[in-house]
Amino acid sequence: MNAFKFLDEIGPVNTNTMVLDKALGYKTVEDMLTISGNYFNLLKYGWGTSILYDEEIIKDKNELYHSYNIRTYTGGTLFELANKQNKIDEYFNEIDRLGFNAVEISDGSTTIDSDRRAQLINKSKELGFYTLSEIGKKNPQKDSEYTTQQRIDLINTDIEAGSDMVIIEGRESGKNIGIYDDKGNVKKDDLTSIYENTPKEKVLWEAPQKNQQVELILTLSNDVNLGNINSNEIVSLETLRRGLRGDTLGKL
Ligand SMILES: O=C(O)[C@H](CS(=O)(=O)O)OP(=O)(O)O
Repeated sequence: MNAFKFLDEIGPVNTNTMVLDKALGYKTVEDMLTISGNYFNLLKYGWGTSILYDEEIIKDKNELYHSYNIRTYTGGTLFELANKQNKIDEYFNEIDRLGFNAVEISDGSTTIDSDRRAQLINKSKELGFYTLSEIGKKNPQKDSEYTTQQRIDLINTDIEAGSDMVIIEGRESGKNIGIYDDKGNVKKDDLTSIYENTPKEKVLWEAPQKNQQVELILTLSNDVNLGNINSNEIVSLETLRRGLRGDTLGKL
């Protein structure tokens, strides 16, 4: 039983929280899950990091994450690399063999036309993977060329194509990209336009910085889907969601 349960007025929040695994060892994951495994449900092995690990470590970590009902997938960058090299079938076989149960379809660093994107979402679904897709470009200049309306249209198109969850790119930095200005502040008008014109349960906002998590929780709600959470800050985020930290206490 949790300590101080009598003070937890809000309790567990039914939501999606995606954590970034940049290079966590098996024992670190084991330890991390003991303390925070109940507070997230999606885990991304960042960008191409998976290529640098022994496959047995990946299989073991995937099993461990799944034992806490946490879905695992590789960064969109690795998927884009496979697509660029025309090795999508090999990519799907490999992630299946290694025990990943989710996929991220993105075109943040490369170009994928809309038909191909829809086909890839379909294929991922047909193969039985929980399918996330991501909107946005990693290069801030290119990303800024999207209008808010275009982002809204892209989100809704992906959902129509079968995407289970659409991620709004925020990168690991959370600056000068998507809904964030160059200081990492939330561009509120963009945020609310996207929120009001897309299904909230299917949109996940990458929000690596605490100020962004607070702003999204206070502006949208404490069950807003959030991602690119640092593995050291999972419990901290959960306290924000439950009003157990000054930033949100009494404001939810
Ligand atoms: O993991 C990735 O491939 C990247 C990480 S970042 O944008 O370089 O921080 O994120 P993704 O959202 O999967 O494209």
